[in-house]
Amino acid sequence: MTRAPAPPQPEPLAPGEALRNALSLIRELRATGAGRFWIALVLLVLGSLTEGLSVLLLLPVLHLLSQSDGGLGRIELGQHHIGALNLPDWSIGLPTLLLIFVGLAVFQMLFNRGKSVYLSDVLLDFTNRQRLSLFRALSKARWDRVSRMSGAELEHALTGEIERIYMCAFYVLSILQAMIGLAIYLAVCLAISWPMTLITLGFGTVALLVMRPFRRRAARFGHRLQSRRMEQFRTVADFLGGLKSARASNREARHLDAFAASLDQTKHDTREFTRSNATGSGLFQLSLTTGAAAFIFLAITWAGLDLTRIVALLLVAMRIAPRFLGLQGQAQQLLVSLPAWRHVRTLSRKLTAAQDDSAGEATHVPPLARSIQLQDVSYSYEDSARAALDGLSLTIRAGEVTALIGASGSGKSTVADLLMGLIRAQSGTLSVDGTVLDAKALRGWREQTAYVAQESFLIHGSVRANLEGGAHGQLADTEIWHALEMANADAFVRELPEGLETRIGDRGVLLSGGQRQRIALAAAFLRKPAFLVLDEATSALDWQAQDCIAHSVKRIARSGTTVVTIAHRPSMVRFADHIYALKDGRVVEDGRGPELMARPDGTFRLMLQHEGYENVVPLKTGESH
Ligand SMILES: Nc1ncnc2c1ncn2[C@@H]1O[C@H](COP(=O)(O)OP(=O)(O)OP(=O)(O)O)[C@@H](O)[C@H]1O
Repeated sequence: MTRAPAPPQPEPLAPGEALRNALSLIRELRATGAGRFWIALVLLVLGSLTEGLSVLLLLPVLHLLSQSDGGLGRIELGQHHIGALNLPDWSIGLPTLLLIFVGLAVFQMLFNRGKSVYLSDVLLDFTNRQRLSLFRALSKARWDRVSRMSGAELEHALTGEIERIYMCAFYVLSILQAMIGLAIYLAVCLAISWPMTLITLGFGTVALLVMRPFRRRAARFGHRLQSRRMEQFRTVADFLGGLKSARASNREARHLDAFAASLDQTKHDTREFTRSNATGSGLFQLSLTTGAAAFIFLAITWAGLDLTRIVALLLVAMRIAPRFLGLQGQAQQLLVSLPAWRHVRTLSRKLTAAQDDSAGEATHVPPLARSIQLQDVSYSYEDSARAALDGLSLTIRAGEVTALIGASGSGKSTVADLLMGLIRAQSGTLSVDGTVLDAKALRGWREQTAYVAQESFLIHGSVRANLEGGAHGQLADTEIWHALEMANADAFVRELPEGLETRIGDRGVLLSGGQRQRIALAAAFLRKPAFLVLDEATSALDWQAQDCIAHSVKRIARSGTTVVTIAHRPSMVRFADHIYALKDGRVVEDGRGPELMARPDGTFRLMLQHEGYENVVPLKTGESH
């Protein structure tokens, strides 16, 4: 079982980097929509400020009860001054007060419900935006880069990590809300007594500074958690990808052990973090309680405040302390999930930087009429010392079947990728009907191409859904059956329990390899492309089925589809109109079948001889084996 190289792991987030990442997240949140970030923030702040409002209203009620002789008297507040704050002179009856109390609770409930829904909408839109932008970047990135990336890493980024980004955004908003709330309460505190405000601020700041080691620990834990999750994703992907061969040689236990070990490590790390988190919160709470005690002591002995002010200050302090506590807790939680944001952002940037220059607006390419030409092309894969193609030229004539043959690694698939415009040669040109295709035209060109590979991709759906997936518009049953017949698939589809409506399992797992290939071929035929590439597309079929498909391919070519077939078996090559033999990225032989058969040591002749076709001349149109 092969394992894609693990992407290099970044370092845990340093404080400066964490701040930069949090700021970039805020920028992205703001970009979610006109003012929605600010509305969400205002709602959060209002929600937190009105949290205790109805409870606070109980104070005058209690005051009223203590003043009255048990009847429904009026509460007389009179004119009060708390520092620079002037409370209005008003009186209110108990029933009104209780009604206001209930009314406030109802308002609060409705407000909180609306706030939660709005916040969830903003966060979901933000996460979906990130998901779509990553998806878009992935679909527009150069094929040679994407094909080298680890599928598990991409899957992890698009699913698991995006969920954690939701939490990142939530914690960032919570921190901002706590900071704004804190500023408002400090302003109130300031109106009552500025020395006590400074003391409160000092206590809180010192407590936050003292807690720095706990935040660093959270950052380290977040980093470890990120690596472990990635590891688990890869283990599961490897296990599922190679399930059959693993089970065939009793190697599933190894995957299980690796998975269990990773889960154990995650559990161990999480327990450590929870312990550290709880210790941190406990210490923080303790320091705030000590601070409150010192606060009262100083307020009475040093600042000499009267009781009304002390009570007012304490009420405000009771709202300030949880905010400091919340800031610490939210910062820790943010640091745990922030590596997911960093990873998705880095990945998105990497993919955007590797954007295919044909990814923009497409230029229309007129339907293929005469030929596709590669002229003197050279191509080297990234980090590869050897050129995959080296000054190669060839011409694919429209309406013909052209075969590419050659030893493994000679460059056949690379030629196919160039012909389809999936990759661009470092030098040389690709032209269609004499026009050299630039980046924009390459995209337009791909409107006319279709590709069937050895490992065909089928969706988890019915045969019909798989066939209709690649076609333009609705298909009539007669058309579908005709394509199935051409792909030599009609007989087995008829025998399926529900015919066309039979579900074929995840990636067509309920079909045999050869049946999967034939469904993929039928789907390609239905698409009616101008240019069709078959890259070992019938490798899982027996020779009779291959011969049958060879004739269909020939018919398709005659009806206007230009076909390139790549195969190691003669049955999918010998019917071709023109054959190119490749070696080390160059064309070493080309011509019509009979011409090549006449060359005693030619690649084509050797290929046919090796497979027992020694005395068989290449097929002419309409011939069968
Ligand atoms: N994604 C890649 N990254 C690096 N090198 C690659 C990549 N794909 C192919 N190569 C190299 O390029 C050369 C040509 O490969 P290519 O797949 O075109 O050969 P091929 O003739 O189609 O082989 P096969 O018959 O085995 O499919 C080989 O040396 C191969 O190792």
